Amino acid sequence: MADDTPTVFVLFGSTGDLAKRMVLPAFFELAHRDLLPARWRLIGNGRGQRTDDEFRDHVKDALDEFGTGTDNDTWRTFAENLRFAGGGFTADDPGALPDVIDEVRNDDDFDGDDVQLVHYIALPPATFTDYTRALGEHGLAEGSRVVYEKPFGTSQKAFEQLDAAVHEVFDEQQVYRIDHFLGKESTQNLHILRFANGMFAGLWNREHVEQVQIDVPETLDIDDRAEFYDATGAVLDMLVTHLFQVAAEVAMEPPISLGADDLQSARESVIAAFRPIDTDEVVLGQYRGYRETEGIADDSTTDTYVAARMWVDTDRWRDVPFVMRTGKMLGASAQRVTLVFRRPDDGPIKHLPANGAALTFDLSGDGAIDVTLTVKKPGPGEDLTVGHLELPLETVATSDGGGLSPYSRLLYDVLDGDRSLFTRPDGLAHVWEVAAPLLDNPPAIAPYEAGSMGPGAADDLAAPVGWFTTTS
Ligand SMILES: NC(=O)C1=CN([C@@H]2O[C@H](COP(=O)(O)OP(=O)(O)OC[C@H]3O[C@@H](n4cnc5c(N)ncnc54)[C@H](OP(=O)(O)O)[C@@H]3O)[C@@H](O)[C@H]2O)C=CC1
Ligand SMILES: O=C1O[C@H](COP(=O)(O)O)[C@@H](O)[C@H](O)[C@H]1O
Repeated sequence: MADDTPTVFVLFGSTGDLAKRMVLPAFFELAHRDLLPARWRLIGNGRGQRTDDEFRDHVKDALDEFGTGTDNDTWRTFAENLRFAGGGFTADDPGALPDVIDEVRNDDDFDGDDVQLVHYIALPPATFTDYTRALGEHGLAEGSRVVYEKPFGTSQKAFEQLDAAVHEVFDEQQVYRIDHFLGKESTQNLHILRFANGMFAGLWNREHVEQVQIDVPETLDIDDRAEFYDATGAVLDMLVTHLFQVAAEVAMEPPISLGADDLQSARESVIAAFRPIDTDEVVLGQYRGYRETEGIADDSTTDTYVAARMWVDTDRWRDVPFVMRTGKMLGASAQRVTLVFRRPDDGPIKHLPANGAALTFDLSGDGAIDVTLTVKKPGPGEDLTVGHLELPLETVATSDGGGLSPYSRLLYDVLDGDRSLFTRPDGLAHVWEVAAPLLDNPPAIAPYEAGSMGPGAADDLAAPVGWFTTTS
């Protein structure tokens, strides 16, 4: 652990879905990998009352179901560091939290030393402002770090209001807005591979790249969070959040360094160059059967699919389409970012196969990088074929335990005070400007069959490349 300051981590929403699926398992993974500060406590917060032991049981169940299990020595030490502070937390009534924090500060092993407070707001978004104000009101903001779950705003206006409320209480340097796609190993390789390998850095521009694709089809349904999904839809859930941030990772100009501020600044500032979306270049869809899902209105017009073509108005990317697609209940799952390279204009080979040169980042799981190349077909003659060089990132030698899941990586960075993989308000302000034409005036929703790859109209957006796969 780079920063070993004793740390008190307050998990608001500790009884909720995200906490059990992601945050608690991620925290445990850091403990298991010995990546937490030597002295730490995690205080779960909630509106109800639980004893510390009841909370420990809750965490144990979460780790057994969604983490790596608790049948190990890590769990025994981990459990001792868990506390619960119930009774909610509002500006008027802070419940038990301040007292529990004081008790922890005075524990023998903290011994009154300064502690780093980290607040993780894993609560429904409508509560973000109230909890922020309550942190200020009860003197828990000063010197602390605060992590906000997504979405950080759902429209330009909602974003501006939340941003103002947050900055009334916190300095920007204290704020960590999560977008877990930025914590994926392969997403980080978008800048590492590019800037560490001159051969790729030289290709990263309009002269060599014909099209950029960010393609995240999902076979997943929305049954277990119908209410959330119906109020959100694919544009807000995925496009203007994860896919835009990944697009910014591709599009960014070289930062001055890979230091936290420089990297964050390069990624977030290029969003200002994204051209506001033209709704003629967007296809929205909804799978047949969506409205029959329990909790979804019979006449719901929520988008479960979006494909969009976007443009980045910088000298590097002018006229290169950035094509994005994501949706639920599709025929395949993938998380691919592909730079499809132009064919050589002149040269001795006149008949090159389509899409014969590309660089693909597979963001799913442990991640992988795939280089598509046109090569000679083995055998007589000089026929050409397309082959792939694949580098699964799990096979890259490590001496310290390998990749971290995105939430673990981002939590580690919060504990380490590194904001490079978190979003910034200037970037988010531009996100809402770019998205405004689509949010204000969405095109009609096209139905699609579950198990298909979405509305056929979206294929035109990706022409002439088509939706790229590394198996074609
Ligand atoms: N779930 C997921 O897969 C993902 C969630 N997120 C984001 O994470 C955050 C949390 O999501 P999730 O865990 O699903 O949410 P939940 O609906 O499970 O809520 C989390 C906890 O917040 C408390 N809570 C609920 N409503 C209120 C309220 N009105 N006022 C105060 N506290 C309340 C409850 O705890 P108690 O009753 O103990 O007070 C609840 O257990 C959201 O911002 C969501 O957008 C992001 C990505 C994925
Ligand atoms: O934030 C979200 O991301 C998931 C996809 O993320 P991953 O963990 O599978 O990489 C998406 O399914 C979900 O709708 C969205 O809310």
